[in-house]
Order: sequence, then structure tokens, then C-alpha cells
Amino acid sequence: MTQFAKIIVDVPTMQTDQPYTYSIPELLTHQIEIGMRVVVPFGNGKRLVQGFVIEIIDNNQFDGDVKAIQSVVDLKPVVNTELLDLSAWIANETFSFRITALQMVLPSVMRATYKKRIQLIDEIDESLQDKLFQGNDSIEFDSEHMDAELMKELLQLTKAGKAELIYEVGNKAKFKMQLSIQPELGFEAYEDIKNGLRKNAKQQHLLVNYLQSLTENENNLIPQKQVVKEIGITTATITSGEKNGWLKKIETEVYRDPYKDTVIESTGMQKLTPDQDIAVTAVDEAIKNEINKTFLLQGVTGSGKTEVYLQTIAKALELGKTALMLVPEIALTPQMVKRVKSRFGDLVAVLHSGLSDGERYDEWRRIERKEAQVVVGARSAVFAPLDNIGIIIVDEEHESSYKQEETPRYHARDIVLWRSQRHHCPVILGSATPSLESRARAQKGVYEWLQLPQRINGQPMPEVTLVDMREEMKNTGESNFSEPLRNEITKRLEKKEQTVLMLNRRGFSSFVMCRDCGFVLPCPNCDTSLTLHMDTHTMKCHYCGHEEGIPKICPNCHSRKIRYYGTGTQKVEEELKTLYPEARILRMDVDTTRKKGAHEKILAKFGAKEADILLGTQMIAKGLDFPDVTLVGVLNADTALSLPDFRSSERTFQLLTQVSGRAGRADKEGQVVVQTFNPDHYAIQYAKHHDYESFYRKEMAIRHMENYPPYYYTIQLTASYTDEAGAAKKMLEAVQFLKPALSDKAIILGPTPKSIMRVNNRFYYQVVIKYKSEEQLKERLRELMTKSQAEVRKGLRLTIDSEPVNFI
Ligand SMILES: Nc1ncnc2c1ncn2[C@@H]1O[C@H](COP(=O)(O)OP(=O)(O)OP(=O)(O)O)[C@@H](O)[C@H]1O
Ligand SMILES: [Zn+2]
Ligand SMILES: [Zn+2]
Repeated sequence: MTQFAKIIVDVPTMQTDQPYTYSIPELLTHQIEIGMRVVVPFGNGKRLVQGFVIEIIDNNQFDGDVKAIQSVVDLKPVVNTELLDLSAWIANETFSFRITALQMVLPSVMRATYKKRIQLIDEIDESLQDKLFQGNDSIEFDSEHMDAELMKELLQLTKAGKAELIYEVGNKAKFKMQLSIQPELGFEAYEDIKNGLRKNAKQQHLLVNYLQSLTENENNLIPQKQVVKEIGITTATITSGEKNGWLKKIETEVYRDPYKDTVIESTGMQKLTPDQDIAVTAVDEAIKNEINKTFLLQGVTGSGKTEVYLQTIAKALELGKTALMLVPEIALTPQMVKRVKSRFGDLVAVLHSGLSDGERYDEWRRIERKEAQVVVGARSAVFAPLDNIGIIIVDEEHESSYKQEETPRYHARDIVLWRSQRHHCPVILGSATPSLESRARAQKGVYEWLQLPQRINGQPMPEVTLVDMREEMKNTGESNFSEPLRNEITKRLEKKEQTVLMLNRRGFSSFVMCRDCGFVLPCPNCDTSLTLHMDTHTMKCHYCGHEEGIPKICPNCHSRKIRYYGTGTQKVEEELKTLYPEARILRMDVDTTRKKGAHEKILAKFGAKEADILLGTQMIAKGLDFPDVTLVGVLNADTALSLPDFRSSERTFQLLTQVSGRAGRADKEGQVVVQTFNPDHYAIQYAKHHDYESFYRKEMAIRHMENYPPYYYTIQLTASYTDEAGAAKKMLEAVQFLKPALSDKAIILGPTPKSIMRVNNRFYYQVVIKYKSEEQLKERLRELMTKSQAEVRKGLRLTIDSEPVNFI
């Protein structure tokens, strides 16, 4: 009896959630399983696409013409049933398509690549074949890069029926293979061979001796490279040995290990403080009893949250379970990876964007094959194919990088909660400054609240001094360093203690302005000004990538007084060098960390006390644990405060608290100097006093008054089009379409142009819907999305973002 498979196909220009039915050819009946990738014909039948098998059925209710599956990509399922269900849920929750969600849960190298070829099917003139096919009988048809004349002739051939267009579905995922050798004979046989060899056949003697010694070994599969190096023979000798039947050559797979060159010392468990102990005990209980509870672990900076994570992971492993730990952006927190690796060694797999595609794919397969039981990674690691999860940890749970800013727009925290239900395991959301959403849930008892109110060293929190830059500017002029900050840095240099300096880049840019007419160099494609980049000596647009030279005269009034405004880390570094010629300075920003492993190098140097000052952007605010840092300076506390986003205060409070937390973590007392133009702002005042609770209450009151999360849910709709009126019209239509499904309690803001309305010559309009509970809203939004698919071809794009983290 013929079987059929329901398949979600990958047709980029025509996305749909509808699975298609294909018949399973007899040959493949026992091969095809749910969760495998297959290649199927689509449309006119000549086009081949990749798809995922989501169901296998005996009866086909579909009465149209059923095509057959052409081939299988995988030998076993690549998406297990959990991830299959999860991807369906994500597609539903984030208003995206199932194929997009399915592709997202796999490493990117597993995405299909599509190629077209022209294949000769009839004889043609030899010289023509040479010209068009370079002597072969097929050629890749790359319409983007091919010579137009050549393309025309090839198409004519296909029209005449002498050649045809074929589609190839490729797979980029490659294993790294390594050649190994293995003895073919026994000890005695090698003895005989040796006796038969000529005396001067030195290399052969060496090889046979070696093979003979391997016959006594349990592991006798040795990489060829190693053999060559170890006994000093040539590969030619090995090859002739193979011909003689002395040995076998075998290809084996090796993993690309991103950490193979790093030596990580192993560490043991610390004796817990009473507060840590309460937390660990509560979580261990839930792991043991398989309860899917969520804990909010709120611990001040330096209170030992990491040790709590590590000990609960150890508990899960002890019970034969696995563990998943998410960290904001791993490239920025190499210290955390090191701490987990030093505790759990080879059991740990690391997944983050700093890995090459191959490395990431190999780490993924180590998890899938159950060779790794602990996964540490950034946002996308939330899809790690772990089995039998015992604990899931989200470190710095308030970080906005947990939200994916492109479709599917999911929040890793939501995925974590879904998986914890599936695996019956607890979750720890850890932070010194929890998001208001999470803290409010702990208040209501939805999450269990665990607290670490004291620093491990028993020291008070570092003292924070605010410097009012409005006053300071009168004395210091254009310097980036106020007098109080300069004095403290001097003291640290004298005492041989370390300083961390942060330049906040959020909401901040360095631009070129004319002093005579005020002209600022705009981007030709976007409504923004261009930013000066010292490393490339160009002006760049951060939105569209446009790049041009630095102007020497004002394009507007031709004045020569066109000057650079704002501050970059490089400029600050120069000033530091003038102020403290004897200080050793390390700079950490996008320019100095572009190379792979650069973060690690800078931090290792600082940790080894090879520098006195670490100057950086926000990337130095998190996770650093250096005992000799006793001073933290924040050069510009409030650049983000003025952004038109209701989370501006929350972000500023979090950042200041995090960065302050880098000071005084060991036995020496820490101090923080914050330079600000808004010393009275509550976010800055509460950060000064390390007072999360008061900040929380004040901010909650504001959110309540203004109907924002966590009191209301939010949905953001964005339309973009090549002209402004079209984008605005689309948003108006969307509102009209949604309104009938909404109660009068829902609040609709907009349509309004986005704060940067034009990006890359597209115009953006948005609508924000705030609501408490709207039964029909999601269904209606889904309809809207499906309807809008038809307009994609006309260039109109609509995105729907549930709980956006960025409102600008
Ligand atoms: N029980 C313990 N006994 C001794 N030292 C400990 C203990 N727990 C943690 N520590 C040490 O205290 C320091 C601070 O701990 P940790 O970095 O885990 O704090 P944290 O709360 O994660 O900090 P942050 O939020 O600032 O990153 C670390 O050097 C850690 O090794
Ligand atoms: Zn000018
Ligand atoms: Zn631009």
C-alpha cells in the first residue's frame, strides 16, 4: 500500500503554512520518518525544493494530482518531535511561517541551497558544446552572474529541446573528515613480513613495526597525520602498505572544536553561603521531583549567582539529566563560558554567534548524539536538541538580546518556559536587575522568588558618586574627564589597582557638524546622520551601510569649520594617554573586538594585570569578575535616557547597576564615579543607592499610569514601502481590519511614522496596540499576516511583533 507524507515546503516566494501531500515511493518506504528533510518537486514539477516531513499517513484524502518525494536528505530525523511541536507553537505565537520556524531550530548550515543547471539531453555541435558547456554536458545556470549572451544561447537550446533546466537542492552541512589507518593482519603475520623485507627498506620496516605494535592495542585506529609525524615515514609508504594488504585506510569524522587551544583549569564546588544554600536546595528539590517551576533568582552583583547555577547543573547531571544555560551574548561573556567549562569539562557544548558555521554544526551534533550534556549559549542555543532536560538557566534575564529582532520574533524566555513544561524541569531566571515583567510575576507568586541580597565578600556595595556634568563643563571645558574622576584614576594608578571605564554608546553617535551653518552630513538613503568611523576613516550609516569620505569643507556653506562632535572610545583613549602617559590602557569596542577571540585576549590581559585601565563600551558592563578592579567610571550615564522608548529608564538603571557591580568584588572596597547631565533623574538616583526595590516601585507606578507593560501587553505592527503614502495607507487598513475584533478596552496608538521614518529608501509606519485580554486579536492578526503575503510581491512588507523590546 502506498504511503503518503505531509510536508512543509521551503518556497521563499510563496510562503504558506499549509502542508503539502506527497506520495512515498516504494524504495523509500522504510526510510522516511517524521522530522526528516526531503527533496520534493514543486509547481510545474521541474522545480525542486526542500521540505520537512511532519506526518506520515496511509490514506490520502487529497484528491488532486499527488507527486512523489524525490529523495531524502537525512539518514535519520533532524528535528525531533519536541522541536517539531515547538516550531509549530512559535510560528503560531510570533505570526511567522512554519518553514521559517523549522529552519530556525536547526543550525544555519542545514538550510537548503538551491542551484540551477542546464543539462544537455541531445547531441550538439562539438564546438558549440565547448563554448557553452566548456566541454562538459551540463553547466551551472547562475542568472545573476552569467554573461547575458551565453545565457541567451543556453535558453535557446532548452527551447529547442536539446537541453533542459534542472534544479539541484544542496546541503551546505559538511562533516570534517580525517584519514586514519588500522592494521589488517595479526602479530605473527607482521613478523613474517618483516623477515621478508629487504634490509635497506627502512621506511617499510618502521611501518610494519608500528602496525605490529598496534595489534596489541585496544584502540588501533590512528590518524594518518599522527603516524607520519610519530614514526617519521612518508604517506607514500603508508599507501604502498595499503596496496600490500598490511593496513586499511579509514575516513573518520572529527569535530571542529572552538576551544581546542584553550587550557581551562578545572575547579571544584565552593562551599555555599546560607543564602546560596537556600536557593540551591529549592531548585534541587524541583529538579528531583520534576516540577516545572520558575525561580527568579535576584542577587546583587557579586552575590554568587553563578555558583548557584553551577551547583544546580551538577545536581541535574547527578540525576542523569541534562542542563541548558543561556547567557546574553557569549562573545561578551567569555568568563562565564570558562567557569562552566572548568566545572564540567568535556560535557559542555558551547553555541554562539562567534563560532564558524562548521564549529557550530559540530557542537550541535555533539549535543544531538548525547555526547554533551551541558549547553551554554546565546539566544539561539535555546533550541539545543537536548534530551531529558533537568534544569534551564537564563542568566541576566533582563537583557534585550534574548529577543530576536527578525522573524520569527521570539523571546528566548518564552521558549524556555515552553520547554520546561515539556521536560518537567525547573527554570532559573537570574539577574541583579530583573526585568519589570519578571519581578512583577515574582510579586504575584507566578515565579518563586529567591534572593541573594549580600555580596560574597561581605563588603558593602561600592559607593557611587555622581558628577553633575552641567557644572563640570564650566571647569573642564571639552574634556571627557571630570576632576573627581581624574583624581580617582590617579589614586588607582598610585595604588596599582585597576580601573574600568565605560562609554555608553546607546542613543549616542559621533557626527560631523559645520560650526558656521550647523549642517550635519545626512545619509542619502535614510533619515539619519552619518557616523564617523576612525578605523576606516569614513562616514557610515548604521542603518543601511552607506559609506563615504570625511568632508573637509561643508557641503552646504563651503566653510572649512566642519568639525567632529561627540566622543568615540578612540578619542577617549587618546585623551587618557595624554592625561596619564604612564598608564597601560586596553580598549574594548566593536573596532578592537572584530577578530575572532579578541574579547578573550583583551580580558585575559586585563585579568593578568597587564593593564591598569580597561576602557570600553557597554560590552564591559556584564559578567566581568576581576578582584583588583576598585574603580568604575561611567563617562556618560544618560545618553539613553532621552530615547523615545518607555523602557529607557529601566535600561539606564540596569546598565548603571551592572557596570557599578564590576567594582570591589573581592577583598578591596570598590568605588564608582558616574558623570551625568541628569543627576536628579530617578533612574540615576536609585542606581546610585543600589536600590532596585524603590526603582521597581516607582517605575511600576509610571507604567501603570501610562498603560504599559507589565500592566498591558503590547503588539507592534510595522509596514514599510517604497513611498510614504503607501506605508501609511497599509497601516490604516490594518487598523480598520483589526478594530472590529477588539474590545473598547484595547488602546491603539498610531499609525505614526517610525522615529527614523526612512531607512534604505523604504518608509516605515507603525501602530502599537496595548491590551489586557483580547480573545480574537491573535486570530485576526494571523489573518492579517496571511492576507499581506499577497502584497509582498508588490514590495509592501508588514511585520507583527508581539511584546517588542525596541520601540524606536
Ligand atoms: N560560596 C562561595 N564561596 C566563595 N566564593 C564564592 C562563593 N560563591 C561565589 N564566589 C565567588 O564570588 C565571586 C562573585 O560571584 P559571581 O560572579 O558568581 O556573582 P554574580 O552574582 O554572578 O555576579 P554578577 O551578577 O555581578 O555577574 C566570584 O569570584 C565567585 O567565584
Ligand atoms: Zn556649513
Ligand atoms: Zn542609511
